[in-house]
Amino acid sequence: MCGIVGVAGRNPVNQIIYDSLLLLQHRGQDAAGIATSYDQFFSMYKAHGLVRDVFRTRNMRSLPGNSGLGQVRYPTAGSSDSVDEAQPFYVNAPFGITFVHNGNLTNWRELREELFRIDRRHINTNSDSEVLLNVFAHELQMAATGTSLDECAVFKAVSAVHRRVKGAYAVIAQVASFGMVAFRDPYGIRPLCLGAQETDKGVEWMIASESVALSGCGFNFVRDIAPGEAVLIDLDGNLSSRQCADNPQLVPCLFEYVYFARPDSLMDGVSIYDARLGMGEYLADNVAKSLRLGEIDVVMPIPDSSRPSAMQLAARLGLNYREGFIKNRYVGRTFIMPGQAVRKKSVRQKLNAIDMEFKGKNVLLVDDSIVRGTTSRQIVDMAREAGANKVFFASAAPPVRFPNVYGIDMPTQSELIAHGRDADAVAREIGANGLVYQALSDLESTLSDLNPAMHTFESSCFNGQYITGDIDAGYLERLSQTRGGTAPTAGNNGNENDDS
Ligand SMILES: O=P(O)(O)OC[C@H]1O[C@H](OP(=O)(O)OP(=O)(O)O)[C@H](O)[C@@H]1O
Ligand SMILES: NC(=O)CC[C@H](N)C(=O)O
Ligand SMILES: [Mg+2]
Repeated sequence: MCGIVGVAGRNPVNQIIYDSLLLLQHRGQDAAGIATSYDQFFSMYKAHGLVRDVFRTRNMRSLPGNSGLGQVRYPTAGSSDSVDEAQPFYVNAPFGITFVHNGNLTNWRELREELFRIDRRHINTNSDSEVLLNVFAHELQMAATGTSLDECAVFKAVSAVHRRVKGAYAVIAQVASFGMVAFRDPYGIRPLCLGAQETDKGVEWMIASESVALSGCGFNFVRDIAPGEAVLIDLDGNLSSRQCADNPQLVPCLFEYVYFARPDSLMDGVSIYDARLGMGEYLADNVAKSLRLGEIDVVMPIPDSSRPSAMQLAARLGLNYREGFIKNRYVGRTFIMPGQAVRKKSVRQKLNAIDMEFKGKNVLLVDDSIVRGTTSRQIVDMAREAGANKVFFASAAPPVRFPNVYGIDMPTQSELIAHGRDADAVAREIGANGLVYQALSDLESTLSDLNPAMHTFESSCFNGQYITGDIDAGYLERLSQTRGGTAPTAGNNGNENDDS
């Protein structure tokens, strides 16, 4: 679940892009990169690591120009080791394009083959994003007449991308000496929004994965970019947009609301914070049906993402809410770390129990989700070591039972703790005295309650139904073989150690 940002400004944008990437850091911790545009030249710097570690003063100085884009990466294709797969990507023809992508394509293998055989384009990494860039570049080449490019050609190229590409994609691209283009897949699986700020030199635009990047950098939220829509900002700052998909339909990823997005973001008309409060309300009702409330002394969140849900659940049930686990603010999000060994070790480094909150008490621990069970297994142990009597667990998301193919790195069914297990079996597995999951219909209702226009969701990891219609058992089997277990190591130049 990467974070992407683009700024078409009136002043140098390197610092704004850096600041916005810091605000999107929770979406990707593996690599970061920025590409700016000055005159007819692009400057680019990308490397492994967190934003604050990647960019030194000398790197920032090497990024001149009033427009640019950036990305923080959480790999779902290729490997986490290859800096060649970090973003932005660049191609020199046609015109010169830099490009950032959030999401994951499901037909990138076929496209890579097609690009080589028919379009005569070579892809030099195992990143689906490089494939997507080359499809866009090829379609731009086809749509442009003569040597020049115009608005119509850009929108035509995006329409052609929608017809060829399957999967999830939110994209921002800069076309040299022309402007910035952003588009979202026809289901809007991954988020993308637009902001603006007035300056004495004219309006500046920002496009970003989450609205927190806009508000944190002083931009006003203008609107979400619609599923299938493309937005174009020319070199004078004029903005135009067009619907480029035949049958656009909002089908956003539920996991953005459960876990990925920051609570202070607004996404497709829904406040993430409000959504998580709502999840806590529905979950409270389920807890009331499934557990004996009189037995629960205290409700506790598993920091960070479950806090709003846990708080609201406790309020609705009239139970005490206490913070029993303290998070080390210098350890990142464990779920998006590459490899199970590092994820497991990091839970203990990240969370520590305050014994006095547990001694002799029956506690209800609330998390936003249980995926591999890495967190919940250790947290239940820690609660018992801290002296808890009974430890109950509640998850604001339903059981995660199916792989994700749209930008969340969970490629194998067997790695999911709820695969083949009901709630009681998962409770035994994590060592809890009882476990309550959110119902999928309640999670969906939480969001529809807040935005009635939102009624269909990308819920595949909960129900196995993949909206793009191209995922079958064979696809999932191959995905599991190629990306299952530990994250694959660097595989450039045709190494088949990649994803499907
Ligand atoms: O069952 P698992 O495989 O452990 O995955 C689920 C856990 O991972 C996430 O936390 P994370 O530490 O990534 O981030 P957070 O601080 O935002 O909660 C999520 O919030 C759950 O706590
Ligand atoms: N999570 C994402 O958005 C990943 C983007 C792209 N598929 C990559 O692996 O780099
Ligand atoms: Mg968590």
